[in-house]
Amino acid sequence: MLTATDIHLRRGDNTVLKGVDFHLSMGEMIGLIGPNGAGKTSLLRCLVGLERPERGEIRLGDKSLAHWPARALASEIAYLAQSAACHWPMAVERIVALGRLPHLGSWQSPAATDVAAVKQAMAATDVAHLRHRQATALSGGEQARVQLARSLAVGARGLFADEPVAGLDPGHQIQVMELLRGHARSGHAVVIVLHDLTLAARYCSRLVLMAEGKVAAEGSPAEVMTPGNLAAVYGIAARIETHDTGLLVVPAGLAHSR
Ligand SMILES: Nc1ncnc2c1ncn2[C@@H]1O[C@H](COP(=O)(O)OP(=O)(O)OP(=O)(O)O)[C@@H](O)[C@H]1O
Repeated sequence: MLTATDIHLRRGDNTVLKGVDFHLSMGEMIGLIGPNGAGKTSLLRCLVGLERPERGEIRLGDKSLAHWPARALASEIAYLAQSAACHWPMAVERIVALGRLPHLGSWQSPAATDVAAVKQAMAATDVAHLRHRQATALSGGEQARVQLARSLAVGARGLFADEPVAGLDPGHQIQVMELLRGHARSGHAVVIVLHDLTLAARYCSRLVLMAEGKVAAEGSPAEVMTPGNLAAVYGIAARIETHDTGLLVVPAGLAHSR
């Protein structure tokens, strides 16, 4: 679905991406992991067309990302920004309905398909009971689920979400991860930035581990989630246990070399 080759990006005085290659196929759920400042958000912003790399190319389908008209791109790719709080005092239902804007012409009223997509996204993220509440008056975790509902309501082929489970309680974290995995398995492509290594290993079909603006490792969770990789990139000593639910990553302390 999407291929990025040799991406270099400068932000301010820093070169924050230094030759990143990335590919995403339909049906995949890729977990983008790595320490603070590794370049995960910068890469995600490039992949959705919000940053223009200095060098390298990103292709969506058979066209360079730069050649996609904005409206067509907005219905192909849904983006959920990091810490996406709700800033407008609007009802939850209206915020989720903003996800349908790429499908509507100027002054066009929502069709039955738009109403159904909004309803389905609210049910999937467990915010249907909040639909008449003002979004600014919700808790942080509730707001995060409303913003996820907005990005699901787009009905895009690709969903790119920056830390969608940050601030959620364990039950809602699992619910959102299962929802996103189901979304990928139903033929969509999903990329999520995560700091919870156990959730990343359990739910993602492939992991991309970033460090200092480069890809340090990529592959299946078992290939990437090794004590050596975690020590090299995060500076932690970690135990990796295999359970019937997947890998359990237990950070046991800082690596001795720190
Ligand atoms: N607007 C900016 N101007 C200059 N440098 C920036 C800007 N935004 C981010 N950076 C730098 O780019 C690098 C990568 O940042 P990025 O937000 O992509 O990291 P990240 O891996 O998503 O981190 P985190 O896990 O903390 O969210 C960091 O060194 C950061 O300081």
